[in-house]
Amino acid sequence: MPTSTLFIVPLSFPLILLPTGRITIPIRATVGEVLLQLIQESEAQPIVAAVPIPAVDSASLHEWGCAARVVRIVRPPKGVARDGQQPYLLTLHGLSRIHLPDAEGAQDHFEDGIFERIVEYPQATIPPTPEAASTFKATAARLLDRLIQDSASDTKKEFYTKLAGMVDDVQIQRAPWLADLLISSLNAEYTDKLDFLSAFDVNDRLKRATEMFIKQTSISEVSKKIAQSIDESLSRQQKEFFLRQQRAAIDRELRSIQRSSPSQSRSSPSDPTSSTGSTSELDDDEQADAADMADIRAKIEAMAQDSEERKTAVREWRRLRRIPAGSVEHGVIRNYLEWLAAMPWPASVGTVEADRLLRALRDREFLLKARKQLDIDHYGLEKIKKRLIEYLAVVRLKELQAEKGARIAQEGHELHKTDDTPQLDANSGALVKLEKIDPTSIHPTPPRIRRKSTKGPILLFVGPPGTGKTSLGQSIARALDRPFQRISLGGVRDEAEIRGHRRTYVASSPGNIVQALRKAGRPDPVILLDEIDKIAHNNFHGDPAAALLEVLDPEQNHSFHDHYINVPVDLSQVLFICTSNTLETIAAPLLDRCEIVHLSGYTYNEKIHIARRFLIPKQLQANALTSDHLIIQDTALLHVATHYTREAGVRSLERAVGAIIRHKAVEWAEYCDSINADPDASIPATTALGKETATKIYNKSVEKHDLERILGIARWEEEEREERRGLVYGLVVTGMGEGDVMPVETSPVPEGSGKLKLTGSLGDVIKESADLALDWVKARAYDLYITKSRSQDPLKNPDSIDVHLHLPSGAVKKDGPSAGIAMVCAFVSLLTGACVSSDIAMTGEITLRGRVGPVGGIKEKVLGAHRARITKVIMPWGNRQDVEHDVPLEIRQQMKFVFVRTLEEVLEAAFGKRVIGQRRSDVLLESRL
Ligand SMILES: Nc1ncnc2c1ncn2[C@@H]1O[C@H](COP(=O)(O)OP(=O)(O)OP(=O)(O)O)[C@@H](O)[C@H]1O
Repeated sequence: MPTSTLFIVPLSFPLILLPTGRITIPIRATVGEVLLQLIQESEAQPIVAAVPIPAVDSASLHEWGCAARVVRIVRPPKGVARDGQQPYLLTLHGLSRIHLPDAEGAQDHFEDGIFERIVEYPQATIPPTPEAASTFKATAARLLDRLIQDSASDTKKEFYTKLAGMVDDVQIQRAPWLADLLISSLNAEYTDKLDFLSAFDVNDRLKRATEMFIKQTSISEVSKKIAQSIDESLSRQQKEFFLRQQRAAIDRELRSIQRSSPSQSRSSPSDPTSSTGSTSELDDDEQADAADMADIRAKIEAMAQDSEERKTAVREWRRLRRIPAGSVEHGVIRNYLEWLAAMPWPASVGTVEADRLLRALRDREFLLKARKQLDIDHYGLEKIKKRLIEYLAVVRLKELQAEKGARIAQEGHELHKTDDTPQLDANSGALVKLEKIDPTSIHPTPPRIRRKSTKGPILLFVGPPGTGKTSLGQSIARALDRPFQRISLGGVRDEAEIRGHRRTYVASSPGNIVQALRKAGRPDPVILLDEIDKIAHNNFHGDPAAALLEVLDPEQNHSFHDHYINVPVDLSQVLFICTSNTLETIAAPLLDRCEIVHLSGYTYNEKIHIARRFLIPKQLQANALTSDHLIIQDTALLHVATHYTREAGVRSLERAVGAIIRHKAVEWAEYCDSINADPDASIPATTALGKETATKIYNKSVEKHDLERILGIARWEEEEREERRGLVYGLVVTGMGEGDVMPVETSPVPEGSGKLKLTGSLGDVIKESADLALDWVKARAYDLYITKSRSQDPLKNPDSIDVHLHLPSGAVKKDGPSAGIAMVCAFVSLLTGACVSSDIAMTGEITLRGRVGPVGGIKEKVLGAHRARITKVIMPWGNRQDVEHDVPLEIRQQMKFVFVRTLEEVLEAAFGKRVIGQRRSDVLLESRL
């Protein structure tokens, strides 16, 4: 047997090199340097013996190894290898098997890394038999086939195909060589490979290779089977899920059939579902769940193709299917999908449905019916109703125009699908265009042409509480036959209340705009934004007012962004109506988008009518009585309006009426009990049913004198307005938008220095008005006979005093210029001693020249004065129009209005002709230039 002395390179566990194989291993620097030296010394590439160490803890080398050519040694970069720790890389190419006669004895040198040994080259004497070679080829081919089928990557597939080709072509003598090549290229167990290395006999080698191939094939078949069975079990679960759903749907159908024909179901005891007896809806968990999911799915499928909402819903639906049912994430996604599916997406409204939505508007009697509806719901408010009819007419025109536009676009789309080639008409012989629809261009669901947004004006009802702002909104919705939703914005501080929370928050939900839209169930409801003046502005919770701006802006609201829904929501078809008590706290940009409709309040007469026609019937019904049980006399109603409720609207009146009716309900019930009668019966007469057996009597008429017994002592007793020196009554509009009378009190403070003291929570403007008024009076003191010479100061002569001006209700902030003329009169009264009648009230702004300028809130102020039983109102000449247009005729007939241009005219109207002296000759004549 040939021998040779070779350097031994030990291969640490589990490395192995077979003939034909190639390996790269790290080696110590010392070993590397020895081998490099060897390369330099020898002419050809040196040969070494790569011998495996058979186990991790083995102290000896394996008996068999592989003679290998040194292909390459890589030295690490210089700086890195300074300490000699960094390994060199050695690449070897396996040539032939070698036998180590004294493998055991090598262990002394083992640690040094490299050493020389005598190795033997065993020679095979018998050539490979054809049988061994053909079995080898067959098993190799089978294994390679399997590997080609199973491998996922293309490069691997290519590699195995190449090997398979070699197996096909190999000759018998070369079969052992191919066995080496295949075993070193394929995955196999280390021990098997080690065993294979020792097989120097070629037939033995082929046999062992065959065994290894069979083993590998069965391993790969088994793993494939396992993978398949896992797949099958998964799809079985899915199958089970679908079957369960189907079963739930079938059960549901059967139950609904049974419910609709109970007699039939009772007569079929063989039916398994009927034998279950009474099923509670609480037992239906799984089925209800499946039904919900089916419902969501159907809604998603009904969404418009290519719409943003559909894409998002489909994506989330797929995510939902991947997530286990019990998980938190599952709940979150499902909740989101429920919201998404329940939203009325404008693009998803079908043509039939859209047609239904527009039915009310197409009605030729729409405006007539709308007017009727407004009259049914509200008394009076003529001007407002007229304005609303105009508004509804515009909404109708715009909607119908938008619908027509959409229809034309749809027809255009249809036409697009027709064949355009002119055809020969058989009868006339002329070229005509046949409207032939190309079947290939038909969509499964034709894209819906969206109605353009209508961008109608946004109404803003402004007025005191209880004047019917909310109920007018409801009437509009009824007239348009659309759902009505009310969103109360009072105290909304957090932007999230408008825009919703992001889905990442625990228990997040959409904002109230989206909630209202979902509740409405239609893309075009009437949404009433109540009390927009009470919404908070920029704070650390965001800016709700800014979010509202986006909602109301027709340019932006076709793609409103709600944080939760996270898909643009089209609000362009929603009719927004806002209400507010005052305009002062509404941001200018918000006001800019609205069309303001003022509701100022009702006269007593109107209130009595409203109570008779609306409030009493409503309260009677609410308290289970009828008009047979109760009559509230007009005098009593008026007394309630004047003495128990003093408000611009009718809300407190409604409450008081409710209290009266409830009181009478108790009386009626007690009476019925006492005579053993049915409380449901009506009583025929207005007088008491004074039966002898009855312990109580019942009087169905409510008179003025009954009120104290029912409602307690009146809150507003007869006004104790006084006629006093220095006291004058002005007119104001409160923060609630109500008009009222406000006393302007002045009094002299002795031992003063001619100063003005102001109290009563006054703002800057009203303080300036007071200064202006006093300065005017001081300047005119001589003309008004207050002082004896022009140079005298009325506050220092004859005595030196201060003047104190106070506006009562000190806790309420007051501001504005309209108390100017009342202050002038109060100062004149104080300094002259003349009094202004307590039946007179006044309002008007003054200038330093003594002119009287117009003021706002005339209707409210006049109504407030009327409520306070003022008989004469002094107001600026510039406000005549307002009185004529806004103040009801009955009030104009009951009160006297004096319109003034100058303060001299004010004094004459307030104190009476010539009560306040005027030194005529000295009156300043105004320039007429
Ligand atoms: N002109 C009217 N005719 C009939 N009923 C009326 C009229 N005005 C108000 N009402 C009734 O008064 C009650 C209060 O009205 P509503 O709630 O609309 O007031 P509001 O102006 O919205 O008040 P707030 O500013 O407090 O919201 C309702 O029951 C309403 O029907």
